[in-house]
Amino acid sequence: MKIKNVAMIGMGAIGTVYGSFLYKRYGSDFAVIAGEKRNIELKSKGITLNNNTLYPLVLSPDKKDIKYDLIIFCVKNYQLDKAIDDVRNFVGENTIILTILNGITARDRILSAYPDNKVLYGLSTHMNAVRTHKGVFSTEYGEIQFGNGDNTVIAPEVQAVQELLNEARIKNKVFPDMIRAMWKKFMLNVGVNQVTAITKASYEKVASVKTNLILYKEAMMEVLKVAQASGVDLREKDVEELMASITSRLSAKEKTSMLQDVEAKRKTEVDYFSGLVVEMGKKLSIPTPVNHVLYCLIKSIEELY
Ligand SMILES: NC(=O)C1=CN([C@@H]2O[C@H](COP(=O)(O)OP(=O)(O)OC[C@H]3O[C@@H](n4cnc5c(N)ncnc54)[C@H](OP(=O)(O)O)[C@@H]3O)[C@@H](O)[C@H]2O)C=CC1
Ligand SMILES: CC(C)(CO)C(=O)C(=O)O
Repeated sequence: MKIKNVAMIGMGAIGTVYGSFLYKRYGSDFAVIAGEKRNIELKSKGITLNNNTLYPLVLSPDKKDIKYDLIIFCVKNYQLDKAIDDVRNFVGENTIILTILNGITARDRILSAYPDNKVLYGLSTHMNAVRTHKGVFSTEYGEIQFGNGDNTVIAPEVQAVQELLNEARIKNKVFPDMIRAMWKKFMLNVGVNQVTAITKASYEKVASVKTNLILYKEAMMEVLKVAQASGVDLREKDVEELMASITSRLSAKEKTSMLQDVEAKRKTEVDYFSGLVVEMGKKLSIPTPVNHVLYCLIKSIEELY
């Protein structure tokens, strides 16, 4: 199985980074799917990474004569339903779909819309993309971790995506247990993204303010309990590892995507972080007071924009 063409939806921070790599390798076999205003803007302004502007092919969702071997989702969680509809004309029977959204629900939401396709789990880690009105700036392009839930035997679709990412020079990794990898990243985001969205702390501040660290750990411990009660292989030592690595993950001055959203007065993904933890906690009878407070605070911040 060889992927010959690839499309992407969502040319924001991470979409611009990975889209630039894919365009440089695949040229006109790489397309961006975007409708209406976004389509016009992308055609006229292109995508800009670190002051370098590229003009990939931009296709409107109503175009009907081309199918893609791989479609990658890079929108925010609250934009996913519309994006799922917008790619419909480009999905053929052999199309592989990859999501690199944060959170743990995007892959299953896509799969329920495209039940006959291979829909892979995925995430992007160690990425420090910042979206500004002059384009996206990034010094660390991170790594895409992806695959089926169980990759102890690598499936042909996973191998094909890995070959494509390698050819485009996008760092990537396939974990044997992708569900564990997704939840581990989710646990990190529930801790650090939410706490920084409220305290406005850059990475150096998260690590140096003791009370930040307390909240960060307590929010993650609630994820751990919910995960374990759901049969997911997360461990207390994962919490310890994430706590220890927070200072070394990204450079000191950088900010989480949720803090960037709050600073730009954009809607956040809180419903898919603490919102989901609280909802799952209720179903499993696991108390999640820290996430409840984080949820209410972030919702309040959004309402007060
Ligand atoms: N930023 C980061 O460093 C990281 C982000 N992530 C995760 O990756 C995902 C994407 O984040 P990020 O790149 O920061 O988000 P952004 O908000 O920067 O980008 C999302 C992009 O998708 C576009 N979009 C939304 N809906 C559609 C649609 N229907 N058709 C075409 N384009 C659409 C948006 O356009 P518009 O602006 O017009 O709405 C925007 O350009 C999130 O789940 C995030 O949590 C993961 C790791 C790191
Ligand atoms: C891991 C981290 C914090 C940076 O890649 C992230 O996922 C985000 O900012 O959303």
